[in-house]
Amino acid sequence: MNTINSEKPASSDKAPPKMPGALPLIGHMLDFGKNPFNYMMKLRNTLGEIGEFRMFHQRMVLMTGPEANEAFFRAPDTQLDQSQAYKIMTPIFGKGVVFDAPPDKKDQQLKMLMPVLRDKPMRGYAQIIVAEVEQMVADWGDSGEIDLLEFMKELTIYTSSHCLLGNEFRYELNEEFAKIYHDLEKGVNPLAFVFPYLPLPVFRRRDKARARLQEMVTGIIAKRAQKTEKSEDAFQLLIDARYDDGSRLSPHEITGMLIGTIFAGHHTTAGTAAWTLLELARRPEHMQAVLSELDRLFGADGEVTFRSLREMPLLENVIKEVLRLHPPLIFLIRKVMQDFHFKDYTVKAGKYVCTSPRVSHRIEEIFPEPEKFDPERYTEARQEDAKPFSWIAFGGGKHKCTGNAFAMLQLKAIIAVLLRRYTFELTDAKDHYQDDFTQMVVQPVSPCRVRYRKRQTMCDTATQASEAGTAEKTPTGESFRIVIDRELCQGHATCMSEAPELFQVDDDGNLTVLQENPALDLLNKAKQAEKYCPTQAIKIQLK
Ligand code: HEM
Repeated sequence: MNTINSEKPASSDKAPPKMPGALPLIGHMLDFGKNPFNYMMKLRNTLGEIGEFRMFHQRMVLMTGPEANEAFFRAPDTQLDQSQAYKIMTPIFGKGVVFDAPPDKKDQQLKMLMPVLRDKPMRGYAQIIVAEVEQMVADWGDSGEIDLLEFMKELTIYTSSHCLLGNEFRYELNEEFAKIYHDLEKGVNPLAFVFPYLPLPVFRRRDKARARLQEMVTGIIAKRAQKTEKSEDAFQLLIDARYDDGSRLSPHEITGMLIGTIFAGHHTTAGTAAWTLLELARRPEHMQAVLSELDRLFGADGEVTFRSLREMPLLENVIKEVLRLHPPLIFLIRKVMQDFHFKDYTVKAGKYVCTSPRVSHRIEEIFPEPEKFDPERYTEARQEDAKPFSWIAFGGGKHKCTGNAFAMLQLKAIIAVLLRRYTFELTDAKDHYQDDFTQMVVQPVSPCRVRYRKRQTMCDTATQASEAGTAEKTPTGESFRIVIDRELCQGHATCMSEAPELFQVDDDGNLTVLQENPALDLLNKAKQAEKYCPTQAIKIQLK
């Protein structure tokens, strides 16, 4: 018998086991509210893969582990309804848009987002993201301190608004959009579950912002209709999209789908990007491995391109491991519309079921030593995530994150551009950097400060070497010197290297060799730099 077929009546009709310790009226609210992750972990350790708890009068059933996750994600919408969990977003996304639309319309709208967040447009997005990161760090100088989370939040709103909303919003309407977005974000308030349109200033500002955004979207649709040249952003793809009956999306729907997509991807991506740098900064050996991968790739190509972003297995595994340990969505909820069966248990209609990526990612039998940061888990040899529905940071089944490829592209581009230019160190003790479970989207606790320092370029290294006046020997015994034409050199990143690891020049100009075969490495790096230097500022002189 298939024990995880949610539609098949189970052999027994047992209710899921209940968590002890419910208080009158509020149930387990206090424990859960204190730290939802700890509470869910406790539930799994006490009751196993399925167990019930209570939030006020509402009965919730937590399901964790691959089999329970599979039953959760594979259940049809008519049985486990996702929309109820997102009701709080209706005033922002709009009535009749995505989670507020009838099931068939919702499916069609979500389907329209697929080509927007995958396939062809990704090449263009890669260029935009790289340019946005470069612009953000353009005035960073040689070293400094930043709040990493704040930086990532600002950066990812630029990248996603640029890729999804397009040039008009990014360049002409940027300031107004920032204000609108701020008012919409403030409108995401738990009160909206119960009284979404209460006449509170925060809800009034939210509704005004939504109306103004739709006005702007309508204006741009009209302007674009006059142009012969077509834009290539998500906005345009939605303008051109059609329902099955051939009708178009209305400006109200386009506005809701665009802002919904930006909301879905903003804090999730910003938090993950911040955690990726924090985890690497905590672990020099992993940082070094990622830097080597980046240097190997960009030594051959120079630019962070769509193609090079697809060739980063190590960085990709690091990000997967970050998402295993710090999934920004720690629980996903559905309302039970028809009785739902899992193994011997039946969850009655009217209850809620939820699953937890964060708890599921810490199951010892699937991910040995679950608290250990170990990107090797995902290599060919180990494939610890191979069991379906074991690694679920992006959800699973029909409602799996539509933006996962876009998110990965964005994360890799951000980390690659930053690490090619800068190294990062934590300013506080390692255990200061924790997850903040008070937020709906879990991110590192604020403030989240790091110190950055510019990485030396080949040009810097070579300048030091030539200033030190020291000639090195090639493997065949000739002396060589690297010469930089300072007028030509513009400090491009194409010749980036971890040169300080190779040799150091002290205050008196003495060169100390730090590696076993330094001349060969230096010569190879210098040759690369000579080849790829866009202004031909680097020359190797053989003597
Ligand atoms: C690290 C970044 C991200 C994570 C961890 C993440 C995670 C998730 C998860 C767990 C779900 C499933 C929710 C559920 O089952 O109730 C989801 C859905 C979704 N995500 Fe993401 N997401 C990320 C980034 C993005 C981005 C960048 C976008 C778009 C630009 C996006 C768009 C969506 C959409 C449209 C859905 C709804 C899919 C559906 O219901 O059919 N996400 N995401």
